[in-house]
Amino acid sequence: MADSSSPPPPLCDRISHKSYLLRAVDLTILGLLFSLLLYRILHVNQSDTVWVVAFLCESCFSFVWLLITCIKWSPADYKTYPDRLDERVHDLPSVDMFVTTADPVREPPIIVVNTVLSLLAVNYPANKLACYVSDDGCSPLTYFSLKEASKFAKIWVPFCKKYNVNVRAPFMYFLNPPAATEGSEFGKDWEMMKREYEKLSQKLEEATGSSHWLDAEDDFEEFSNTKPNDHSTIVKVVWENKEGVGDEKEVPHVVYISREKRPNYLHQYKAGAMNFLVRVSGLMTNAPYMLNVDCDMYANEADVVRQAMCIFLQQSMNSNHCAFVQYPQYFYDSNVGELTVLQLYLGRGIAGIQGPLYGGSGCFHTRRVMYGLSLDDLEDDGSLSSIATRKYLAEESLAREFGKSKEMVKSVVDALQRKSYLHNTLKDSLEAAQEVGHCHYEYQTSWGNTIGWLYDSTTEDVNTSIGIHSRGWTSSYILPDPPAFLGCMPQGGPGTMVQQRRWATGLLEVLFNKQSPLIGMFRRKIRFRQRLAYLYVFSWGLRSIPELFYCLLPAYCVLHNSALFPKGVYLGIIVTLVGMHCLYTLWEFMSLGFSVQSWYVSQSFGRIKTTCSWLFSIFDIILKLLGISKTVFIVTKKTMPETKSGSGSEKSQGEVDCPNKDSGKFEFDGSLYFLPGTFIVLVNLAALAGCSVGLQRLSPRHGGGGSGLAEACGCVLVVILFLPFLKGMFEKGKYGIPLSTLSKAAFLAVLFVVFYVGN
Ligand SMILES: O=c1ccn([C@@H]2O[C@H](COP(=O)(O)OP(=O)(O)O[C@H]3O[C@H](CO)[C@@H](O)[C@H](O)[C@H]3O)[C@@H](O)[C@H]2O)c(=O)[nH]1
Ligand SMILES: [Mn+2]
Repeated sequence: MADSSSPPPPLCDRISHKSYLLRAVDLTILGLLFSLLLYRILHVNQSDTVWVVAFLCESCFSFVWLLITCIKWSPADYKTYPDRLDERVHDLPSVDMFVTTADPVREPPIIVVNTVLSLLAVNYPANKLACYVSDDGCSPLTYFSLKEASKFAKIWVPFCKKYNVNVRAPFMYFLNPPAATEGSEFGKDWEMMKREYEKLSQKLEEATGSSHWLDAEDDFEEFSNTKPNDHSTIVKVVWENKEGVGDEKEVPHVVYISREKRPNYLHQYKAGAMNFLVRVSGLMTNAPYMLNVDCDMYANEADVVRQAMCIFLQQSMNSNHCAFVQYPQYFYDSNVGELTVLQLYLGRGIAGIQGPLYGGSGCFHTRRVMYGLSLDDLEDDGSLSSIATRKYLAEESLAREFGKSKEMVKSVVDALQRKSYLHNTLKDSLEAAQEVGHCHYEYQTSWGNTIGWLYDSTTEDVNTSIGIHSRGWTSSYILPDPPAFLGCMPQGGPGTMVQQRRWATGLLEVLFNKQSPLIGMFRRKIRFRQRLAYLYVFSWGLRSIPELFYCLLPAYCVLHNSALFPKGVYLGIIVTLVGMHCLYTLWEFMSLGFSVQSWYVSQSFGRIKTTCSWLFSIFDIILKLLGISKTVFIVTKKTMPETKSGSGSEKSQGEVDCPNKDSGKFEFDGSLYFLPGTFIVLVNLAALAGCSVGLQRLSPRHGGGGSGLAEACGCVLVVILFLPFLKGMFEKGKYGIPLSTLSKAAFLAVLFVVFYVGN
């Protein structure tokens, strides 16, 4: 029995997932890699450049594995107890929720609206929440949709809370009819809600086609004569929860904002939008915590905010200060086993060091930390130290760093001192909000440099993340089941290639900017292994070069009749390495319930994205470093969840379906992305063909022996990994490789065989 003096039960527990067996496996693989390198060094005299190239590639792979081993050493995450929150905390803190959208065509408003509705309906007092939607597309349609959605929210939110609905994004909720409810009160309400939701989507669909509603209302006046890249700031209070007391029928504030845009002016993509969101919300509600989601990432769990608060409020009771709480990103539209495995095994590993990296969506931030505070600036009780007070709260430095708006400066002071906001109505701040949305507002301030979301990378998320960890803060990872947020991944090959290239380029941008984990070794307060974790992520793009070479080496050796792999018993090193790595990764997949097929798809896609998409990030970064071109953020296309045929009504709410019917098929287009892959397949096929008809060079050039079965097996393995390309050569339409790509690749393959191998 608990006696009265014992401390209350915690709001969260840190769970360690340390495993000696997995450490042993990681180390064994590392040991095998090092013995391979050693073998190459000892036998280097007998061979030619192939040996050296293979050695260099394998050194890169070993280094990457060393990083992985360090990262995975002590995995951990948090388990939260939201049920204990109410008895422990009487006045929950406010949370400002940010949704970003940029293009009403690639990001259909119905998707944005579903995300917004899921946030408005979370289990949290409505008077403590505000939802801000930033629209970089300056689309009246998005604004119109939000207006309609906030009307619908007035019945949707009470319905969700009354029946404790799990999934509060209507498009997902209504996919599966509830089991046997006919005639009951719930059944009737359910039918009514479904009808109302259908009306809403119908309305939005009709509005997409025509724009008669635009002229009908004065409310849309600000959108007339605007272009997405040329317009003034628009700030509109869509719905204000006046005098809210936090009861179940209330709907939180909804605010639409679109910052000023002018052609030829650098708008910093999503990071710029986020900073405007921080400023406007600072002026209007100034909540101490901020949730940030992409427009497609709806809340799939009603307790998301409460779970995050368990971490923040528990931690504020001890000295371990957490700057942000990150949920992993899962997807409703495709079976992306790879990302799930990566986020679980690697993500939890990083979470066990200094905390997870901020991933751009599904993350709760602390406003004060976003305003540039370091861990050292706080006293034990969380208040500003006297040095920090002098440093941050001097009037003139505040205006210099945060911009000239007096209201903004005041709100920053309040936030830094943890004072609650005092505004009467949201509309009072409209004028100030306009001011902080000007293109020039950030000019010569610290926004994007040390304050807010940081610029200078298209992956503003990890760029901002390393900035926070470098100031000594920790972060926390929660992986609830069912997943907290669900979004969508680009469908098909070309969209994925563009996204992967943007990521790889953005990561390289951080590797070479002032935040790089390679610099400031003693100056910054980031932990050593955390640095290694960032290094691992930032160097994704660089891995394309050794991987590309390694995919060509077996073919080269077969045609050239030279040895790539060790001979005799030493071949065992390679065989064990490949075998162990396959079993290990397969186990990772199967332990999370994925199939062998999805493991294969991920291994195959892993090679394809590295050699075909990440490769281009190298060109991007070179052009950027030379000052020739700037990197761009191309928004991915979002798609609605599909209605299942013959939906199994036994499916529990919140269980997610993966309706990616063509998951085995890869899509192609005429872009250059698919050239390297096609080239790799052709060269390896040529080698296998040459080998089977005895075309290769007859005597090995050096004493080390010619190619053999191992090299031929290498070619077969490469072809298996690039199987989607082989299939694509015989397919038509979007599943086929265009003739232009095929002929270019064939030309290059012939050059490779004739010149490289012939000499
Ligand atoms: O100029 C822009 C460009 C994008 N976005 C928004 O940024 C979000 C992410 O864009 P998306 O096309 O979905 O990119 P993803 O690659 O899926 O996003 C991941 O990677 C990005 C960094 O590359 C992060 O910003 C995201 O949060 C993270 O989910 C979306 O809500 C967009 O509306 C803007 O607000 N303004
Ligand atoms: Mn996205």
